[in-house]
Amino acid sequence: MESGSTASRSSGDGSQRAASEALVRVRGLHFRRGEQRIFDGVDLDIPRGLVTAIMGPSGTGKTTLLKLISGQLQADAGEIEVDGQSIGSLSRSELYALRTRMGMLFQSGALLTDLDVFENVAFPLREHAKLPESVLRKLVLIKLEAVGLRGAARLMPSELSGGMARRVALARAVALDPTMIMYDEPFTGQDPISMGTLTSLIRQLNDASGLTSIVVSHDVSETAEIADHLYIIANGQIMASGSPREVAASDSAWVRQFMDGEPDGPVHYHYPAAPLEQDLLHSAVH
Ligand SMILES: Nc1ncnc2c1ncn2[C@@H]1O[C@H](COP(=O)(O)OP(=O)(O)OP(=O)(O)O)[C@@H](O)[C@H]1O
Repeated sequence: MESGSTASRSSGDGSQRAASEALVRVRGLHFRRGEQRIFDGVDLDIPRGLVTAIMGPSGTGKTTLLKLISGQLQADAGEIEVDGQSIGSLSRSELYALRTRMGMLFQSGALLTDLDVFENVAFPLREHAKLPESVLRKLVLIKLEAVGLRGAARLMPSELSGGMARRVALARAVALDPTMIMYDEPFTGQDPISMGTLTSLIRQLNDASGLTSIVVSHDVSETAEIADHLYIIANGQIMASGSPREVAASDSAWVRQFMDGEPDGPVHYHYPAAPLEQDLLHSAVH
């Protein structure tokens, strides 16, 4: 296994900056799901103020990594630090406080269907910040303006296109002015125009608000377009890291397979299973 095939390890300032100005530091991360080893000694840094993409084939643990960083799952071994705080040693209330500084836009992060757009964005502010109604209104309208949907404030979620709904969810995710925002597959199911809008919004929000962004995706071209730094995860390890240009120039077979979208190569896409013939010859599926 080419576990040392890190594209940028010796090259340039990208990884050095990552190491010195990391908002998230992951060291020696191990995590299993039953018999399945998801992470087997992962080290990575998420640099402050930049957009970092976590990429890799389906099922390699990208969403799991976000859940570990946000403390929704506990590592089996290793350390995860967010803004100098070790996630594993935080009390429930400390973790809750830290989470309010992490915006999340997960695939499943649907809008509340019985609240209009305005109230969906106002929701985290009403939950976590006691603000006078006039201040809350201004904040919500500013967030909606940032995603180009101030005019849609009184629409219900059922009246929005898929792309608009995702932008409202984005406004909601940044309502509390988080330090960091995590996007899980933000481009899934979007047409090319919505995709372009989302890509530029992610970049703009990051740069205008001094955010740190983590984007989990397997859309290679969109993600490479906005990311300052990429990590490619496969088989429980970091297979490559560096700027999109550095990763694209990698001659590792693993990285080539992924970046070029080749169906077969060193990374196997099949979940472990008995041979197909064996399964087909048995009438019952266990
Ligand atoms: N709740 C769960 N219980 C048991 N196993 C799980 C659970 N959630 C995920 N897994 C397993 O953990 C592995 C990693 O899942 P994860 O969702 O993190 O992958 P991913 O890289 O985000 O995949 P995708 O790109 O397809 O979204 C998968 O093999 C999956 O089967």
